[in-house]
Amino acid sequence: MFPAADEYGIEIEIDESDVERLLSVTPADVEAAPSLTFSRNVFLPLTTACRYTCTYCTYYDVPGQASLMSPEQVREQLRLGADAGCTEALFTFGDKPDDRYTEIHDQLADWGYDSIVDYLYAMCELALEEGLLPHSNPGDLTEPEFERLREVNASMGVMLETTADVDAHAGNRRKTPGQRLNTVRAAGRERVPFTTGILVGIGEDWRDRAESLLAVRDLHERHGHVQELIVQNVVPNERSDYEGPSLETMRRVVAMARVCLPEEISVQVPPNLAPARNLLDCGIDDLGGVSPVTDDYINPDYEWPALRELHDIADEGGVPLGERLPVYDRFLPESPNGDSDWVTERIRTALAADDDAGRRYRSLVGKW
Ligand SMILES: O=c1nc2n(C[C@H](O)[C@H](O)[C@H](O)CO)c3cc(O)ccc3cc-2c(=O)[nH]1
Ligand SMILES: C[C@H]1O[C@@H](n2cnc3c(N)ncnc32)[C@H](O)[C@@H]1O
Ligand code: MET
Ligand code: SF4
Repeated sequence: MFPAADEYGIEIEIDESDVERLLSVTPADVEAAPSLTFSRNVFLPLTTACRYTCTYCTYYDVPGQASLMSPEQVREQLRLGADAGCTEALFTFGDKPDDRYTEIHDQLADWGYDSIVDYLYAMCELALEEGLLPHSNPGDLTEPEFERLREVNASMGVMLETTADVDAHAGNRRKTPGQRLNTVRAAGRERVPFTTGILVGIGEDWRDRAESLLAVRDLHERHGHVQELIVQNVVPNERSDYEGPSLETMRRVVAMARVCLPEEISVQVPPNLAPARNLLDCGIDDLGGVSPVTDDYINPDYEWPALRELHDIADEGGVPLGERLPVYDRFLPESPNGDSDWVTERIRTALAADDDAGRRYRSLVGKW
């Protein structure tokens, strides 16, 4: 039994022999992937207010500065993205800001929204209207929240971070491994194509990394919803001086992820934070969302590489680079090996639309 999951009634069995096997993995045990993919996105940081205060994060605002992007600002950003040929509207922001900040709650109420989830829903509708497919990562969510948001999202995500109780998540309001696992399970139960990941270098040890990966595998075996696993290295910033894992550590964790997870789950590293070109032979096959128009608002000191650089990375590994949608092909009934009950009518309508956006989406289905 896995103690972090117990409090939520999640029964994750971790076999000691699986942990031992992962602990012995080296990059020599994996083969390079045959191709490398990415998604072209526009980033919409709806609010920097957050109920948590993760010590590695510079994104969250201290009380007194809490604010929200207005619907007009969201629309403006969406148009920039659509004009630049993006297909993904990435909504990532502070966790349940309205729980902690009355000013956020009041602003939302003023605009006619009950909660941040309610507002996110409306902004996803706006994205669909502007010709972009929403991928939302608003942090921890419950099953009813996923049930609602899945209607207007092509895919969603939350980083598990780690199954270990690390000091980086200390404080009385904090991320807990149990709640993160509960979020990943809730997404599966609601049949949401899902992105998760581990954050490397926040105080977890090798066993914790192996257990985190095995926990993701276990939840995926039950629900089939995980499309990709991000191996994200923590990076230093002006608020914290996390050193970040060494290249050797990243190589070993990526190889572990590749060995642990079934083939249908992509292994992603963010090319603005991680040394992607030195990780190709460890099994990565995806570079995640890359934006031609917006910063990585979570790590603004780390610029997105241009498309040219992504091609260089792929060339170096001798593999083709391909653009994909925020939702992977196997969840789309339109693709040859696709399944039908993952994406909702709203998303399927957007994919089938007889307009520029619809054509752009369809040109990326069934290729990678
Ligand atoms: O620009 C970023 N994109 C992040 N993304 C975006 C991601 O790379 C793409 O949206 C997905 O690959 C879908 O295309 C996340 C998505 C998730 O679902 C969960 C976590 C992340 C983390 C980041 C991140 O730190 N920075
Ligand atoms: C959206 C995701 O961004 C990640 N995140 C937050 N702060 C940092 C940092 N300093 N370095 C790398 N990743 C970070 C967390 O994993 C979060 O879940
Ligand atoms: C800016 S962090 C991304 C979303 C959410 N706050 C989380 O940590 O999961
Ligand atoms: S990582 Fe996400 S949950 Fe943690 S403080 Fe930053 S915004 Fe909040």
